[in-house]
Amino acid sequence: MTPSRPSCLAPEASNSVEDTHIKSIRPLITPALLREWLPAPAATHALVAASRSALTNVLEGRDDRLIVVVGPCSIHDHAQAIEYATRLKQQADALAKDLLVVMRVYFEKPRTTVGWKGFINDPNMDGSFAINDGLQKARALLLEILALGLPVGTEFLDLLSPQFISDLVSWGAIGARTTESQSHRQLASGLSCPVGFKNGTDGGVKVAVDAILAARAPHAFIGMTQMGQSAIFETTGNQRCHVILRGGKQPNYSAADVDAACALLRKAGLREQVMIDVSHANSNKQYLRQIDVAQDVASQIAAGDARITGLMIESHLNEGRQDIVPGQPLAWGVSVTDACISMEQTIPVLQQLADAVRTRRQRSGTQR
Ligand SMILES: O=C[C@H](O)[C@H](O)COP(=O)(O)O
Ligand SMILES: C=C(OP(=O)(O)O)C(=O)O
Repeated sequence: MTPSRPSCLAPEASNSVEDTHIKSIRPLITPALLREWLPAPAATHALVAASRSALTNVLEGRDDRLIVVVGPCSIHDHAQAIEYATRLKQQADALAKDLLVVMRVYFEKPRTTVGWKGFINDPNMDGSFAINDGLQKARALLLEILALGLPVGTEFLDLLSPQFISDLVSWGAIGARTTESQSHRQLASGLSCPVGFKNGTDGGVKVAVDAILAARAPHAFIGMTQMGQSAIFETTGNQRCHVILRGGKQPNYSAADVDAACALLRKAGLREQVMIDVSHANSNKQYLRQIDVAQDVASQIAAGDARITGLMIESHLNEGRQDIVPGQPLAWGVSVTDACISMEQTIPVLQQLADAVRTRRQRSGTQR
């Protein structure tokens, strides 16, 4: 389906002052072409629409479940992602009265300095940057996960890639390194799904609150159409944005941290609610700490805190992480970016969160 990679085209400049750092320019497929190759069935779009509404109901207080965005730090293999999704779907169904489970399907990795930038940028993980293949593989995977009945969440990092896949995404994240970026806030203002903004890498929550205010407003910016033409996009603003606490210089998942974040939201005139990422700086990048952090958050929920509307977990088939070593095979189901807890370790965490939601519901005297 995907044409083999053409040889590199030369840089375009006919003068000596441009393209001085451009090695090559290669053709990119258009979003419309990819969608013609891999169209979304009506039932798939119906699932995306229904899950976005369900997420909105939680974010707006009409549904007392907990949103749980759970899955690998990054996707690097189709079959492993499908095995994970199949197993997660069983848990999502079993706990659906209490948890709204969204699979974390992250294709684009923001790096602190350099490193593998994800399945879209370099699907072969060998520096060949077969981005056309990466886009096709990403879309194909999303279609297959949705066909299992599981909604999907992803980080939007590249500003043009959403055109290729955003019809298949129920929830989006803007990462800690881009929450302060005007371009990403503008992008979020035009996205059709709810969007979570991470706090900054230094732990600053105000940038995420500012991001919500920016994304709620209308914007005009330069983008790319389905047919691959540059165009001016005017947005109406996205009212379904929220903060994600991911820690910074120190963790920020405690009840006092939730109070502090909510005070900032209140001051900004925004709904007091947070999603807590139990990984990243909240786990001090010790993947097993995620289990303890989730337990602490579950206690806050069980104690009645209705401001905690979501939780994020980095989880893969198997625990830990591995380096990408050229020429060496990778272990099955182990993260190639941040270390993850295993599916076996994830299941009790999900059950504990569901218990906490039931306790919170009993405390508030409502029934589901
Ligand atoms: O979630 C993944 C990582 O924390 C993020 O992409 C940064 O990774 P790095 O510090 O290894 O580059
Ligand atoms: C990169 C991620 O997180 P953060 O932006 O919080 O570092 C992530 O969730 O994959």
